Amino acid sequence: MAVPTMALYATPPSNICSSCHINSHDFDLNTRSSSSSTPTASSSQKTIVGGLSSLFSSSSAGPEDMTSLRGADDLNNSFSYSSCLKRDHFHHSPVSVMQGPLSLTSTPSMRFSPERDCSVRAGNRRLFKGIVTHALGSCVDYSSGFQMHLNLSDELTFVMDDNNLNEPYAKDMLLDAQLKHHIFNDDLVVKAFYEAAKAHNGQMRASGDPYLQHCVETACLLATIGADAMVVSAGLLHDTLDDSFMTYEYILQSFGPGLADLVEGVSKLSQMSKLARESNTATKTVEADRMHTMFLAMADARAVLVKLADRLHNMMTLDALPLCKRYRFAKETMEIFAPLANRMGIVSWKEQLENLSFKYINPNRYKDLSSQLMKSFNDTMVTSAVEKLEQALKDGSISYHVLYGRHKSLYSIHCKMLKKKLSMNEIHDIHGLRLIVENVDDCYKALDLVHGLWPVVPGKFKDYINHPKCNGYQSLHTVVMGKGLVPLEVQIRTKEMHSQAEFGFAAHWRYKEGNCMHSSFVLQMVEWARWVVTWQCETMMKDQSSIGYTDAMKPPCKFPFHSEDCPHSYKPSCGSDGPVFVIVIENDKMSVQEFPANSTVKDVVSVGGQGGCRWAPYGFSLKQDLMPKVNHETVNDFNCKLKMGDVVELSPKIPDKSLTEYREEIQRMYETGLPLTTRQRTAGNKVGWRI
Ligand SMILES: Nc1nc2c(ncn2[C@@H]2O[C@H](COP(=O)(O)OP(=O)(O)OP(=O)(O)O)[C@@H](O)[C@H]2O)c(=O)[nH]1
Ligand SMILES: Nc1ncnc2c1ncn2[C@@H]1O[C@H](COP(=O)(O)OP(=O)(O)OP(=O)(O)O)[C@@H](O)[C@H]1O
Repeated sequence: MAVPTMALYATPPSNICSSCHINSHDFDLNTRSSSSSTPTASSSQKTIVGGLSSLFSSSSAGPEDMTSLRGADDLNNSFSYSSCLKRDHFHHSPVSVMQGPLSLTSTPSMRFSPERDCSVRAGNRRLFKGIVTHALGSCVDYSSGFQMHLNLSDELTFVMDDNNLNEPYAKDMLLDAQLKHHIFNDDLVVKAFYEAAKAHNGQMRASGDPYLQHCVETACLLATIGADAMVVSAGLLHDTLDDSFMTYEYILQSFGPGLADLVEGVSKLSQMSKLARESNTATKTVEADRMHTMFLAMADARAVLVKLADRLHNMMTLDALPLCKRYRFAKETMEIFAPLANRMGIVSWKEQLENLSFKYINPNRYKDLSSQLMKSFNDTMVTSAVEKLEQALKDGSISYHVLYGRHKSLYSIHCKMLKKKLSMNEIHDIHGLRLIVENVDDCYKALDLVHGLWPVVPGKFKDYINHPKCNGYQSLHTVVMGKGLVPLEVQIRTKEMHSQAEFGFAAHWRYKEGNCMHSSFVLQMVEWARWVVTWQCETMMKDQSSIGYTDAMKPPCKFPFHSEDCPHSYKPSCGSDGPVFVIVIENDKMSVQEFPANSTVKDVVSVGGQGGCRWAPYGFSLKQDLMPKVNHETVNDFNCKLKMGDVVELSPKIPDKSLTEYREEIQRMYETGLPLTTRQRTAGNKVGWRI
C-alpha cells in the first residue's frame, strides 16, 4: 500500500529566514525576520519523509530516525533495525524521522500504513533542526552535536559487564539503538540500559519478545523526538518499578533523584491509567477531560511524554493481546492518550495513536478507508506541488518562513467524513500545503501565485485574514487542482497568525476538540504543557540567532520549572487557586473528581450521599467507620489537604484486609495458581503487556 502520510518542506533561503517547524505540521518557531532577498532553496534540499513521527524529525535526527520503514506490525515481531545511514546521506537528506531520510529524487516507494505519520518535507538542516526534535527543551540532547557513530562498538563509553547480562540479545539491542540514536551512547543511558536489562532479565512480552525490547523501543521513540539522556533513560526504566524487583530507592541511589522521580512519575501515570481503564472511567467525556488535565497537572510533563511513548509502542504491538484487551486499550488510547498527545502539540504521535486505536475499535471501517485511501492518495503530487510553489516564490521574490505539505491522517479523514457527512472524494484537504510568510502583503502575493500555478476550485477560497473567525483564527485558505486533478488545500499565513493558530485562543487542539467548554484551569494546563514542549525546542537551538519569537510570545520560565509569578505555573501541592483533580475509588468504582483548591479528605468523604455524608445510607458514621486511604496510605487526619492526582480510596473499616484486597488476592491465586502476595515477578515469568 502507498503511504498517504507525509509532509513536504521547502527551505526558505538561509539569507532571508530560517524556520523551525515545531509541531509536526504546524509550528514555526525558528524564524528570523527577513529583509528582502530572493529565496535560494534548491530541489536538492528536499527530502520526503514518511513514517513515524516525521513531525519530530530533524536534521539532527539522522540516525535517530532509522527505525522507520518497519510497519507497526513489524515492531511487534522483530527487533532488528535497518542499517545505519552514512554520514553524507545524513547531510544531504536532513529530513527523516522514524523513516530514514529519503531523498526526493530517489524516493523508495512509500508504503501506505495508516498507522504511520503523514509527512513529507523538504528543507535544509537548519529547518529540521528546529522541528520538535528539540521539543523536550531542557531535556533535549544537544551536546552530542548529532554526530553519527559509524563504528559504535569502538565508541561505547560505558563498558557493559557482559557477565551480568544474562541475555545474549541485550548487547545487540544496545548496539542497534546506538546505531540509530546517538543518545544511546550517553553514559547515563547506557547505565540505564544495563539496569533495565538486569531488571527485566528473563521477562517476556505477550508477543514472546524479550521485555527489554519494549523498554528500548519506548526509549527510541523518545530519542526520535529529541529527548535528552534523562528522558531516554526514564524510557528505558519506565516499567522497572511496577514490573521488576527494582525499587525507587535503588534508582535513587544509582541515578539520583531526577531520574528516580521521573520513573516514579511514569509509574504513577501507569497506575492511574490502569485504574481508569478497569473502571471504564474514560468513557465519560467529563472524566476523560479531567484525566487529561490531571495527567498534565500532576506529573512532570516529561513523565507524560514517556508514558505517551510507552503507549505508542504498546499500541504498535497490540496484536499480541487477546481481542477483548485490544479493544479496551485502543479505547483508552483514543480517549486519553491521543488527546494528551494533541494537547501537548505532538501531532505525529497523536495521529499514530488515533490511527492505531481506530484500527482496533472499528476494524472494518479502518480496512475500508485504508483501501479507499490507497486509491486517492497521491504523494508525488504533494512533493511536486511544494517544489513548484517554492520555485514560484523564489521567482516572485516572496520571502517565506516555511512551506510544507501533509496528508491528512486516516482517522482525521474518517472523522471529517462523519462530521460533515461527506464521501472521501468530497474531502478537499486530504492533500494540503501550508505556507508561512513574513507579512500580510506577502500572504496575498503568495495567494495570487498559487492561483496562477493551479486551477482554482470555485467556492473554496476563504479569507480569514480580513474576516477572522470568532476565535481570532486568521489565514488564507484556498483549494486548487493539483497534478492529476487532485484537490490540494493551501493555507497561507504569517508566523504571528500561525502562533495564534497553535497556542492562542484559536489553537488547533481546541479547534479539533470542537465546542467543548474548558475551564480556564484546563486551558492553562494545556497551554503550559505546549509551551514547555515547544518553547524549549527553540531555546535549545544551537543557533540562537534564528529565534523568531518576540518577547511577548515567550513563556516566562524554563521547562520544567516555573517561577512563583509564572502565569503558566501550576504546582501540584501549593500555591494554585485552580481546582484539584483526584481519583476517588469507592465501592470498587473509580471516578476523577474535581475539588476546589485547599480541599481536604473530609471534603471527598462528604461529597454526595444523603445528608451530606456519602456513607450514611450504609450506616457508617464518618469518623468511626470509614478508613480513607490516600495514595494507599491510611489517613487518620481527615483535614489533610488534597493534592492533584491523589488517589483517595474510601472503604468501610473492616478488620484486617479490606474486601478489595481479599478479592484481588483470590483473583491472583486463580490466575497464577500461586499464592502470590507481592507484585514481584520471578525471572522467566511471562510478564505480558503492561499499560
Ligand atoms: N488552529 C486552527 N485551525 C483552523 C481553525 N479553523 C480552521 N482551521 C484550519 O483550516 C482548515 C479548514 O478550515 P475552513 O477553510 O474553514 O474549512 P471548513 O469550511 O471548516 O471545511 P473544509 O473546507 O471542508 O475543510 C482546517 O482543516 C484547519 O486546518 C481554527 O479555529 N484554529
Ligand atoms: N493545508 C495544510 N497544510 C499543512 N498542514 C495542515 C494543513 N491543514 C491542516 N494541517 C495540519 O495537519 C495536522 C492534522 O490536521 P487534520 O488534517 O487532522 O485536521 P485539519 O485539516 O486541521 O482540520 P479538519 O479535519 O477540521 O479539516 C494539524 O497539525 C494541522 O494544523
